[in-house]
Amino acid sequence: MNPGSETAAPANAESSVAFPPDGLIIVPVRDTVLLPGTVFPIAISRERSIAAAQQAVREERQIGVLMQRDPSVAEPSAIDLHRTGTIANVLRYVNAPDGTHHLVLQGQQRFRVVEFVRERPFLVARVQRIEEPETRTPDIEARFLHLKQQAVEALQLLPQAPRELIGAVQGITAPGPLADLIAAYLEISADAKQELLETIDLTARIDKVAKLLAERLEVLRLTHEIGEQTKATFDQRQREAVLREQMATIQRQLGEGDGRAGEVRELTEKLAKAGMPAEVEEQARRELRRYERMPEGAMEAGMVRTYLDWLLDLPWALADEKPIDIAEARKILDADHFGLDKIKRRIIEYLAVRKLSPTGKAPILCFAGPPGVGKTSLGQSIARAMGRAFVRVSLGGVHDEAEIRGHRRTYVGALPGTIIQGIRKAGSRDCVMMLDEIDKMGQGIQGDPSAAMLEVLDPEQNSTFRDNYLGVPFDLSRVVFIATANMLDTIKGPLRDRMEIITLAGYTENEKLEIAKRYLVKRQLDANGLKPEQAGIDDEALRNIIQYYTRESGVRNLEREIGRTLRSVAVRIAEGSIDHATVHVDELTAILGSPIFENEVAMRTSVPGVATGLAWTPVGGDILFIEAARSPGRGALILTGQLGDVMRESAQAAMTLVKSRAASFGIADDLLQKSDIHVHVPAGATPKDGPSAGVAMFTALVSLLTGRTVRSDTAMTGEISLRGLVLPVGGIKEKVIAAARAGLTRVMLPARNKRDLEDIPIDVRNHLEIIWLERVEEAIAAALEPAPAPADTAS
Ligand SMILES: Nc1ncnc2c1ncn2[C@@H]1O[C@H](COP(=O)(O)OP(=O)(O)OP(=O)(O)O)[C@@H](O)[C@H]1O
Repeated sequence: MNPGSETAAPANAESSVAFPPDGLIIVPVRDTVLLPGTVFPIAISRERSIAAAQQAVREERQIGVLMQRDPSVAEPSAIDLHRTGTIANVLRYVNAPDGTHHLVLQGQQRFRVVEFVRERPFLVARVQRIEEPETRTPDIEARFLHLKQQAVEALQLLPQAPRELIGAVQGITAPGPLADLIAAYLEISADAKQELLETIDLTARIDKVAKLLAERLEVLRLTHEIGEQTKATFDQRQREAVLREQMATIQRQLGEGDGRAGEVRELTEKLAKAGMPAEVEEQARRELRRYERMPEGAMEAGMVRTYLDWLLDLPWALADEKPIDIAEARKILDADHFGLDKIKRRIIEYLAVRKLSPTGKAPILCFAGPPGVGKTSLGQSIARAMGRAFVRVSLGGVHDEAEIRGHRRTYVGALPGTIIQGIRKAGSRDCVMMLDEIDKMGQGIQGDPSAAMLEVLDPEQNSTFRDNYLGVPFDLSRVVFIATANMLDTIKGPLRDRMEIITLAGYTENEKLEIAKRYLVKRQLDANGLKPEQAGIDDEALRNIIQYYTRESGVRNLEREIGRTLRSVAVRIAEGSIDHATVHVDELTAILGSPIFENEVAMRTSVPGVATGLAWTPVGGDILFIEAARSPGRGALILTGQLGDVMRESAQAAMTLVKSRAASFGIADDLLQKSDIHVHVPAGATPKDGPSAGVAMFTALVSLLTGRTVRSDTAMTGEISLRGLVLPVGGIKEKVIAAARAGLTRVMLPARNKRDLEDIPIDVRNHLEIIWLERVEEAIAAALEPAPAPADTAS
């Protein structure tokens, strides 16, 4: 990395780290609290923090800032950190010539740690974002106005406070952000700030800040009185400005650089070449003249210069569009991706339509599916096929319109929004822009970002897209937008209507094997400096990695494990102990450790009362265990595991059904009356809902009460009715693939889902026995092992 540079992609970065969908990179800090809505520079020196910052910058992720409880701890681990912190955008990452690393952070939102998921190479936590409370009672309103008044008075008494700050404070319309902004500027201890960060309730927060501010105001008023008396000495800043101006003149006369004049000349030349529309050019010239006249060292000069840089760096001019070569595009798509035939066909159609009508209204494609199934890489291939630059803009966690559209220049630390930033990064106005995680865009108190997105995507409006920071229109009509999403139901109606959804469901074991053989192994050989003749992994070993070391719909972890395996060969070659090697299955444990997902189902279902269900999640299908246990009691039903209302009701229905059929399963009446039944669905941190676990709940209950275990090779899904019918459910394809992935060989599905059979990939169908259920009794007959003799009804 070039010292002294600002960078977006550090060269010495480590390989990617996997995150849970709500995972956040954590940077611990000492004695500092970053509050939402403020911009704050921090210096980082710890190895983990640097790795964290670099990963965040490289992947354009947000980070979570958490303060250490004790600043003297050198390598804080999870227990040394406060649990509440602030999610921040990294505005800038600077690696200074003296080797120090600095981050400029913009606090976005409070969060609470749910759990830390890893400590190395840096801390990653699953977090819960905390929304600002939105209630505005007259009581809160009154406190808010009072606080604002106090703040403006305090700022007026502070000679060094930037004028913009007063404007910023006056412009704030919500109490929470105001309290946070004031707290950030108050000289109070970090612990006091942490306390404010942890105070979510608006009234309490405003009161605390108002009290602190009142104390400060008192001191300021006194200082001001004293200051008035000694005003003569107070014009220090003016003197400095004059001296600086003189110094610049002297430097010019000594021939040591020609100060602003040279800079302005350079900017003027750049402006002439920028190819701006007339209105924009006029604005740029106006700002340039203003800049020229500003005294050296004036604070505003820096801001105007940054603005000019933005205007001049944007790709206003349009290069000639290269015609799309459809045959070549097909080749590129095939070369980059295995399978996905339907999707490739749709992309080719899309490209063909664009070729015939380059400026016509094309639909916006949205790739929806679990992580690691190739959404991003399909986007990259489309860009390659069209001969265009590719840029990713992450919309995950964006909940403020200003993040899309930029902040007005009057704000401290204002910048253009993500769209214009993306355009600058792409360096071309006819790029392919991937709008990542469009489903994770939230709505905050500061305007609705999806309304701004609608404008970006609307061909009628996007030729004059107005970013608040730029203040001039920018033509986005030539950008090819592609969106990605994990979960479709959180995308707002109008936004969803504008897009054509293309679903990627996840890969079967055989598809993964092919992808690994044809793409991932080659890519990882390259990445680790190995030649194909030096190292390889045989098919059986690859299959083993897929089955026992990863459980995912996509291939991201698979690629990482392949990388790890090949690196172990690279080490042996580098040491000189061998010159080539093919990794076999029996070496995997030595390289990757013991299998992670072996025989989980068999282990869990070895006692009566546990059934294997199938769930649909935004990251693909997954298996889930329904556990039932019995204790002496009076017939109560206890439900735990963060179940939603529908799932609770379905458990109650299952219980009623068991009671009504107790005799036919040989369950003694008094057993039910004298027992409390507890149904638990583990993985408690993930909320679960939906009716589709009905059959599994029923089966788990019957298994518990009859003492017959559930077969460990069988998974099930289906809703139940009180009359014992099995009703159809959604997500059959994903669920069945998940069952196969977990090594199960039988699945029980609602008979009324037979029409979904053709969606299930043929190689999965061939390996699974499918049992179609009309009634719940059939589930019991097919899933429970015979009763042990003599009948034992203990839980
Ligand atoms: N069908 C495929 N053929 C070849 N490689 C694939 C295929 N599907 C995925 N990959 C590879 O898997 C890796 C992960 O894919 P990618 O980053 O595109 O996933 P994604 O769906 O965009 O995930 P996320 O939602 O997490 O961003 C990439 O290296 C990609 O090239």
